[in-house]
Parts: sequence; C-alpha cells; structure tokens
Amino acid sequence: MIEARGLTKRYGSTLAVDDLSFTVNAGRITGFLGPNGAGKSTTMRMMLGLDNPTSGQVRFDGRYYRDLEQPLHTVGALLEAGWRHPGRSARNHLRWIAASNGIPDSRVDEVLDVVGLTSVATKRAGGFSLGMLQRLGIASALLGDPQVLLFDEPVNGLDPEGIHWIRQLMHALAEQGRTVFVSSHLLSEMAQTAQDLVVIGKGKLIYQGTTEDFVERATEDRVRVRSPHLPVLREALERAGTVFTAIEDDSALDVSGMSSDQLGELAFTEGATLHELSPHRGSLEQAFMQLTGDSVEYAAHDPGTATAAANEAQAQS
Ligand SMILES: Nc1ncnc2c1ncn2[C@@H]1O[C@H](COP(=O)(O)OP(=O)(O)OP(=O)(O)O)[C@@H](O)[C@H]1O
Repeated sequence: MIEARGLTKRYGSTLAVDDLSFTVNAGRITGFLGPNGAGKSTTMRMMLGLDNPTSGQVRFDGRYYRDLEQPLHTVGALLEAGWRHPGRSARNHLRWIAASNGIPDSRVDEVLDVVGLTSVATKRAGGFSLGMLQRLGIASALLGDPQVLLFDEPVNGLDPEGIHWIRQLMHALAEQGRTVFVSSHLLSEMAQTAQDLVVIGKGKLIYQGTTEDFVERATEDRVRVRSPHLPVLREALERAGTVFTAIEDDSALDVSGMSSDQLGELAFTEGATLHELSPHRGSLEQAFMQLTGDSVEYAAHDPGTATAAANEAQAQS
C-alpha cells in the first residue's frame, strides 16, 4: 500500500504538486492520470526520494522511503527508459544493480527470464531498441522482488505484443497481492488495465476511486439506433422529450436517457424497422476530457466539439 499525504512541490513560482493526498491499495492496478504538466512525474520522483517535497510525505506499507535500508526490496520503479551503460550487457547491468542492493546473481537470471531478455542477456544494452530497454528497466524494478511497483509510462515504445505482455505482467503482479501504480497517457490502455485511478490536474487531486465509477460519473450511456424509418423514430423521440444526436450524416441517432429495451419497444410501437440497436458505454477518454478539462495547461480548440454541438442543436430543433 502507498499512502501519500499532503505532498507539495514548489519550483520557484510554479506549484507543481499542491497538497496531494491519495492511497494506492495492494492487490490492484492503479492508474495515475493527468494532463501534461499535471505533476505526475514530480509526484513519482518525490515518492522515490529523487526529489525532496516542499512538504508532505509518502509511506510504503507504513514506512518512509528514507527509512528503507534496501529500498529495492520494498519498491521497484521504472521511471525513464533510455538509461543504460551503453557498453554493458543486460546481465551485467542488472548484476551491478543487484550487487549494490545485496541481491544474489541468480535473481538476475530470473528477472531476465520474466521480461523475455534471456536470449540477449550478454548483448550490449547500447544496441537495444526502446522496447528492449523498457523490458530491461522493468527487470531492474523486479530485481528486489518488491511488494510495491511504480511504472512511469511503461508501454512507451512497446509494440502491440509488448503492450499485451506488460498488461499481463501488471495483472500477474497485482494478483500476487502487490501494489501496482502506473502512469500512462494511453487512456484506452489504462481503461483495460487499471482497476483504480488517481487523477490529478495542475498538481491537485481530481479523483481517486475505481475506474468504473470515474467513467460512470462523467459520461452518459447512449444507445445507437440505425433505421430506414429514422424520421418516424425522431418524431417519437421528440414527442417523448428524449435527448438524441443525429450522427453519420443523419443515418443514425445516438439516444440518451433510454435503455436499448425501451428504444426497441418504441421502434416496434412506431412500426420502425431497426438495422442497429447498440448500447454504448462512456469511455475513459470521454470521462478524462470531461473531468480534467479545466486543468489542461495548453488547451487546443477541438474541431469535434463544434460539430457535436451543431448536431445536438440540429437534433433538438
Ligand atoms: N525541475 C523543474 N524545475 C521547474 N519546474 C519544473 C521542474 N520539473 C517539473 N516542473 C514543472 O512542474 C509541473 C509539473 O511537471 P511534471 O513533469 O511533474 O508533470 P507531468 O504530469 O509528469 O507531465 P507530463 O505528462 O507532460 O510528463 C510543470 O508545470 C513543469 O513545468
């Protein structure tokens, strides 16, 4: 378990992290999300004692990082891929970290196997691809067999097979009862991986809880309906005062506030043939945009917003 309490970091006039408190539970994968510049990396660096907080503290299973005699046995972290001693082999790189943490060489071969680098263990890390370097970074995080793992953007540079692999690895680590805290900008990936979320914006906590609640809170379920008798359905929905949006050049409607059962029955009553009737759940991406909208440092105009608003207005008229 990780407990952050009142974490604050000021760089001159920039308040990068602002009185941030959250708890990350063991046995779950917790996603750490926030727009660019929200303070995620700064928070992770403070968690690992790489940056001193202006105030506040973090405890790992009840202990402060500075009190850990051999931190790798408690917390493993993948902070930044790309670092390596170019002339050193993967195995020697890990042996060097292991030796300075009282970890036996036999563990090095175990973690090389876990991350799938055994066949290149004697190759110089200087020639590794970004994906291989991510795996090497994960191997060093696992060296001390820690109960807590912090991964900063772990799928960066990985191909689809690599992304699938890391997803499986994180699930396996959580199922073993470990605490897995992972930051990522890939929201569709996080939606599949993270059971819980800590979401921050401009250094402040926006949300802490399950991924499901986050999506439910910020989005509305819709039902998509496609029919050769769309005008009939439109009229019936307007009479019922139901909100809907015309999409795909008026060939379909997205209907809110009605279940697919209710919409199917309405279509039957109106004698409208249906070619599609599909419920659509809100996405993590929609929820993230909705709830972090005010915290984005550099917002660009979204061309889709204008179109959606125009459609909505047209549908309502
Ligand atoms: N060493 C530093 N000196 C001054 N300002 C900094 C420093 N490190 C970070 N900041 C500022 O602190 C804020 C938070 O930055 P941080 O890198 O932690 O955000 P982030 O959420 O990790 O962003 P990203 O998603 O872009 O990686 C930003 O405004 C950043 O410019």
